[in-house]
Amino acid sequence: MQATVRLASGATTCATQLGRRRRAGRELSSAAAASPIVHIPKANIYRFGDPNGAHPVLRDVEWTVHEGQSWAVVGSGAGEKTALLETLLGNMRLLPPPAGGVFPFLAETPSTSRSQSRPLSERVSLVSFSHRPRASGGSFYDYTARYGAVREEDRVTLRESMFPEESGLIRDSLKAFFVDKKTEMDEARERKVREERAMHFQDLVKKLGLEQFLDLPLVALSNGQTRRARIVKALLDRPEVLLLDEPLTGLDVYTRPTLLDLLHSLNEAHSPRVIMGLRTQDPIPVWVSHVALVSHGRVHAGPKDDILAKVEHNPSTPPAASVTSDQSPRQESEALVEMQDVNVKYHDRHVLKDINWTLRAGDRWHLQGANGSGKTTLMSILTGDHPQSYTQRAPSSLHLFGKSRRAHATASLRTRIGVVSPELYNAWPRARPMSVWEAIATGFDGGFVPLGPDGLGVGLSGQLSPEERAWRERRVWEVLDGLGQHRWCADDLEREPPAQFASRAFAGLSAGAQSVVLLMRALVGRPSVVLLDEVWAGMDEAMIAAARTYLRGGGVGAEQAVVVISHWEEEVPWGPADGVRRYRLEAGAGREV
Ligand SMILES: Nc1ncnc2c1ncn2[C@@H]1O[C@H](COP(=O)(O)OP(=O)(O)OP(=O)(O)O)[C@@H](O)[C@H]1O
Repeated sequence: MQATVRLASGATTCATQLGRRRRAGRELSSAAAASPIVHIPKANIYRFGDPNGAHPVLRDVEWTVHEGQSWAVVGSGAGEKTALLETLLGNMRLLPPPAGGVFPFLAETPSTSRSQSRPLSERVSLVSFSHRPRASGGSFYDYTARYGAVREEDRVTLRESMFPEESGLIRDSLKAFFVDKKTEMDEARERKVREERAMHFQDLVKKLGLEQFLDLPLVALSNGQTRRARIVKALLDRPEVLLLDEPLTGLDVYTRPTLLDLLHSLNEAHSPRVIMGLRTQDPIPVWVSHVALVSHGRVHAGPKDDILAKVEHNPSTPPAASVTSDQSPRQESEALVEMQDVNVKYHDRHVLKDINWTLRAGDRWHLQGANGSGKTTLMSILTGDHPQSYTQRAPSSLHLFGKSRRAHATASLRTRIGVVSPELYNAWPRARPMSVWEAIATGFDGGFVPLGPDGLGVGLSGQLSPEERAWRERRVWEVLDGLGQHRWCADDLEREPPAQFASRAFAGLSAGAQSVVLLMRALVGRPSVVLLDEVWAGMDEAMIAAARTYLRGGGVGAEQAVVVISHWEEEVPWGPADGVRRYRLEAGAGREV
């Protein structure tokens, strides 16, 4: 069985621990002869640009990674875990700086002739799957573009993006691999390298099940497909150390073992060495021998069983919001969404096939399905963002809130459907100064920029009545009270009252806090339908605990329908006893299971 940090103390027998410890000891003594890969003897870790006297992000860090070990960095706070991984990229400041460098082995004894010519920064790669704003300069971009006709600038296919030399886009790109020899490289050698790289590419693409998507435009790939593609792209650059932050996030249950097996074999071959960042709730693969557990500003590093046995993982969670409501779904309550034989096709790709699904007030659904099975597409039909939501003709039909989808303006649907999704998170306009209050309040009208006095929006008519304004203001305070920073910040000194948190700059918050604020935005208008797609991504454990308590305790009411999209059953805030139903998509076809 795979371990998780939470299960650790009770789940391991003494006999197993002894065996593992001996094994770890043996590994260490043989590995100790060589220089370590990573070596941080004892240092505080700061962000670059922090003023003198600032608190370190991590203190007294002692961490050494030897050849032959398999490490996972496990963190309860997304920020801290990522900070440790970023340190390995040279993006954080170590005080005192380690004498031999953080990567003594890579720095001192390059393992191949090619690596001698490569800067250290190219020999270590980080692929992060915890939320990250896209490289759009922080401006909003239209993430719904993927659902329609693909624009010319978005036409680059997966193959062209990952392997331009094969697709003929960039004939010379290989030369980048031989910076110092580019003019001397003879044709035969170039051909051989090209062939090797092509084989490596084909092998990786096959192992990660991406063959059939190679000629699709990048924007058309599902989240899980994109994540797998990013791993292939990183591996093609042949780093010597590959850091993968939350590689399991967003991956379906079928793909997880395949990816973990691949990472295991790569790490065994040291090509590259793989260090994974995992959330505390993620299972730790059996082949991981060592863990660096990052918690409350400290790093506990060592053999996996020792760390899991030693560390009582018990984040102090502040008191939960005392909201109550009737959660029991009503029988045959109002139908909010009715889909009959709904179809979505792109040329010959039939992505959704004859979907029949009704959402009623009070329903709690878990929408399931493998990567690429059509979950996001189904949600975009439901929100009206998908152009094919308009074009369902008899016998197909799509009714929202009692009327045909064509009878609704998309703007009015946005006020009735609250959404949290990775696409929305990534597209959020962070370049624009926006306070937490303003970000939350955009949820009333479903827009992305603050409108109207106090950012409370302008409603569909363009002006709010005094009653509507007062209700909106009250609702912002309610969600701030239920989900504000004081609900999940464990540090007494840093905890802020709702008013102070409300005035913070949204873009300056940690990734997890931004996710919580976007959840508040989805809930603030009490929309009839709430769609929670990968809602916990980026949040730390205390945030997740606070949000679950809030959602279960009345954050959504009996008159609202909720759809949770997740590959993990345990991520759904409601269980079978609460009447949760499951709708599963398999290759585009759907059924209740
Ligand atoms: N514009 C398009 N053209 C062709 N195929 C597309 C287009 N948009 C999406 N697809 C395909 O539709 C399928 C469903 O994608 P969707 O994003 O809905 O999957 P998903 O179930 O949400 O996956 P994940 O769990 O990975 O997020 C995928 O195979 C995707 O490649």
